Amino acid sequence: MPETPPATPDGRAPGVRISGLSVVYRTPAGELPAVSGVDLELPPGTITGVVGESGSGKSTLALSLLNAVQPPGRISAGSVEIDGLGDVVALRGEELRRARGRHVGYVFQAAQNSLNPLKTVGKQLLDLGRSHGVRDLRALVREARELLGRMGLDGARVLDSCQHELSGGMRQRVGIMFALVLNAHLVVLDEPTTALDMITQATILRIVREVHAERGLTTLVITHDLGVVAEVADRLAVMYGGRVVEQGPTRDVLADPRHPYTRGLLRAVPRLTGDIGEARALPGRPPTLGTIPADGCVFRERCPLRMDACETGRPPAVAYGARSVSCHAAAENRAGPEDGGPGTAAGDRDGEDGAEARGGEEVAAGAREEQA
Ligand SMILES: Nc1ncnc2c1ncn2[C@@H]1O[C@H](COP(=O)(O)OP(=O)(O)OP(=O)(O)O)[C@@H](O)[C@H]1O
Repeated sequence: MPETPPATPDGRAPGVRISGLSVVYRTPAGELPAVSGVDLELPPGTITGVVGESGSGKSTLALSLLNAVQPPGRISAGSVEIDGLGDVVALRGEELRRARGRHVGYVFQAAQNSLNPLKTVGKQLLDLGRSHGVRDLRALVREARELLGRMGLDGARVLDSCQHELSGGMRQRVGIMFALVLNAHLVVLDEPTTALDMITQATILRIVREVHAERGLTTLVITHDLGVVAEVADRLAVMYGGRVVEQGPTRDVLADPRHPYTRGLLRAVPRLTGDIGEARALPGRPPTLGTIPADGCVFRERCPLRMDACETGRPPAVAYGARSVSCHAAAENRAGPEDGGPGTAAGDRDGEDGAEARGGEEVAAGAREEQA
């Protein structure tokens, strides 16, 4: 390890508590919310997956963990408490710069293309080290080589290479190395496997799991792919229109989805077995910033369980054991056959709901199979 980074008081993986977080972007129509009143906890040492269609606010939420939302965006409300750091929303200047990288490691979306094309990976590593005041740069290079080796790459060769000399999967691993090399204990991976072939994707996911366990990290994985969360995440948060509509242990959510959006997402996943036509795309399109309803439920336009309360009342998050679901219909226990959902919102596992349960297990099985 090059140097001891700021860590939690006891040196372990930090817990994260996101409370009432809202992020707005300035548009010609005024400031519009991309993330709205999100409450989410990342327990220390866990992998949390955030899933949702394009535009649901996943990347904006992830950037908020580093207080890195750029203009025309800004965090307009809420806090992000990270153990050992405090509320990052309140951090400024040098404190914030040091926190990024040293405390929170981040692999950006499209990391495959985020390297400087004109500099070798090794040169960029030294730049990173210098910008964070790392005194022992040799140790930093050793650590980088070791990490790359750990991920199945020839560390020395990769450090001598420029971006164009590396494949997509190699660049992704280089991105993960950069997120880990300063020994951050909180790691955010935004779409870590997008644009990779299945085999490379499975390798990257295995690496994420192994490095997470070995280093004792708290990890957040952003993805639109339920197979990815099924494969790596202990906990799952489903986002729609800037809100978290369902969250809980991944197994529970996939085996027994309570929110109609989660059910729709699961149904849209093609199964490994059976008729490909069984995968039913979610009808309609997700809202854009300009079309997210200001009041009521954000999902109502596409929801088979829409009712009067959804027009005006924002559904509160209701706890079902370790799960939390924001849906008037789920809260009213009225998920009926028209949605193919459970007879009760409180755990009826018969009938169609059983079919959803199988669906969730198959997503996990599918991801495992891909990895084999
Ligand atoms: N710089 C920006 N200016 C204006 N609107 C933005 C900006 N960045 C994001 N948005 C809008 O904020 C909303 C959330 O975007 P975000 O990228 O966080 O979603 P996402 O779920 O990560 O989507 P994707 O998977 O496509 O990246 C979208 O409607 C998007 O168009």
